[in-house]
Amino acid sequence: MSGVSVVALPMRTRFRGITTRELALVEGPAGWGEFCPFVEYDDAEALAWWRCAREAAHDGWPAPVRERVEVNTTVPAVGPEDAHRMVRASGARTAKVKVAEKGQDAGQDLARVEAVRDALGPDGRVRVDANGGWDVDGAVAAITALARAAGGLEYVEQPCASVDELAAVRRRVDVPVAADESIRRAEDPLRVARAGAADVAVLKVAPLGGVRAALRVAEEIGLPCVVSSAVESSVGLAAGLALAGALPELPYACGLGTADLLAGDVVTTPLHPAAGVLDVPRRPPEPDPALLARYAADPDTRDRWTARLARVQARES
Ligand SMILES: O=C(O)CCC(=O)c1ccccc1C(=O)O
Ligand SMILES: [Mg+2]
Repeated sequence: MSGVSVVALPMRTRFRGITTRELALVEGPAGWGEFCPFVEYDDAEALAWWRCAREAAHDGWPAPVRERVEVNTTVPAVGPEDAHRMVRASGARTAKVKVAEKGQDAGQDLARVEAVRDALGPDGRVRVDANGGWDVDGAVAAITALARAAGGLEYVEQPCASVDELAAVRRRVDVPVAADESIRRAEDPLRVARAGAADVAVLKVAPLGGVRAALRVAEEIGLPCVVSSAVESSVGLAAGLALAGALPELPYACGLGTADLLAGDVVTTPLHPAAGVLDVPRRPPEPDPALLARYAADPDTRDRWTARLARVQARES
């Protein structure tokens, strides 16, 4: 593995509490890989993210079964006017709306979801993601109100934190339940399926350890899958697209349109969806040296990431 480039990419709006996305890029014989565990994750949790980067850089990806993937636009916990504008600008026919954001109230969620429905029109699909922010009773009440405000919801992603709570919510609402954190942060990603806790599995390629590892989870979990990003640069998003391209079935739009959330990227042609569609790449795109220089992390950040990467790599051998 030759050089490591650490960048700090500016974001257009705050998302998951961050306005800058830090990540490391590594080059290997098969191309470039992205190592981008969230800053608060420990080394044990970061290991799968390294395996994903190493697969891209060293092994390459399995052949895809489709050439294009439909994607959703992702609406952060912004006000209704911004939400409306973002959905219109995206050209997507499916929108995922963040709800249950800390410090916000139910009225803000309802107004955001109503604005998104207005922007999409009656044929669009609206899904919401609570990131585990509700308890069971709160989820049932919120989902019922949001489904009414949205004129129907495609699914609700991770309404509560635990698998048992997801199962309880799923028994009490008509809206399908999707599991995200209960798969990508779980000791046992298959428990959601055994517990009858989800209708849909959200798969993120980096926390699951790469395209091949995520394909195995998809096969074993036996649920329809949605591939979603971790707000990677276009190098990391390409790995998610490789997974979406290789899944035997892909019945939903994928959450891989998140290059639109970045105000800067590392490649000259970032993976911005056109009319809600992205092409499946055969290999990762090449970062542009001028962009790596423009978004290079400050020395402290760079040293933190190179040390973290070295520690995580050392866990493998
Ligand atoms: O799925 C999408 O539409 C975009 C990706 C996304 O929402 C996300 C991105 C980074 C971290 C967590 C999440 C999430 O799905 O909760
Ligand atoms: Mg989610």
